[in-house]
Amino acid sequence: MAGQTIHGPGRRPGGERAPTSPLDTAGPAIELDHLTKSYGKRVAVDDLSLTVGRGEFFGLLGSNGAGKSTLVRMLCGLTAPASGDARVLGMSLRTDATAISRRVNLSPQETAVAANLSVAENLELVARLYGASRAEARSRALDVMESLRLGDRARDRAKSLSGGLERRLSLGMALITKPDVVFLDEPTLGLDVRSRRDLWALLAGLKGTTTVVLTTHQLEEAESLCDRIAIMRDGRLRGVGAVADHLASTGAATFEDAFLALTDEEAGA
Ligand SMILES: Nc1ncnc2c1ncn2[C@@H]1O[C@H](COP(=O)(O)OP(=O)(O)OP(=O)(O)O)[C@@H](O)[C@H]1O
Repeated sequence: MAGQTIHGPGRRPGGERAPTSPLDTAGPAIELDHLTKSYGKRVAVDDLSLTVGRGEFFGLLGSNGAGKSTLVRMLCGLTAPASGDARVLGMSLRTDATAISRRVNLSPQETAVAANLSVAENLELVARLYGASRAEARSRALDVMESLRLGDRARDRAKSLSGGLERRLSLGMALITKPDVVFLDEPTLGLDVRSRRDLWALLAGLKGTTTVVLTTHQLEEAESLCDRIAIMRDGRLRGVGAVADHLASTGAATFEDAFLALTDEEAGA
């Protein structure tokens, strides 16, 4: 998935979220309904229907070019579907894309931190862009730095951070907007084993509180974090379920074998 920038939806009074529809606090986090997107003749996302529950940690896996990035871009309201629809927090991508973009956030593969700003300034800047007052932004930054164990680096410029700490900051910049759904794109790419495990532990802490859609090529990462995993190939859904479901449906002994079976060119064609 290509790197993307965190998008700011503009100011909201007090920086607080306001329910936008009666469905807002109930029902699934995401419901795809025959969602389709093409680029010219190439169908990048092909007739996807699936549901992600509130608070679910949901994995999105697939070979290169499977359509994961395109799907995430649509669900963030960054690009419009060609046909079908999805409801995110009860709101339609077709009619409420702007409202959706205020309630979700994306932690991109290539971190979007400002190298010359400090850790605290990066966090406060994002909170302010999302409409928080100066005091609220400061308070949220303190909370995020504490939960992501960045407090002792608050005044350090982002460019002085190690890869692992920069990834944590990037995650913090997504979480500081208090999104109801957060999309994480390869959050531990390029990290050493210890930093990766460290970040996994922090990500596991989101379980049940925030709906997370994790895109990754690291099968172990999806296995260890995700409640359910969707596996895509050529824009199509090849399987969705817990790791045990994928093992059962393919008869494979390992998740890697199950993934290979489900993404095989012949399978599901
Ligand atoms: N802006 C675009 N213009 C034309 N084709 C595109 C565009 N974006 C994506 N595609 C094509 O759509 C298909 C799906 O691409 P997408 O980036 O969504 O896949 P992905 O699963 O995120 O891949 P990767 O794992 O390699 O990042 C690919 O065939 C890709 O070449």
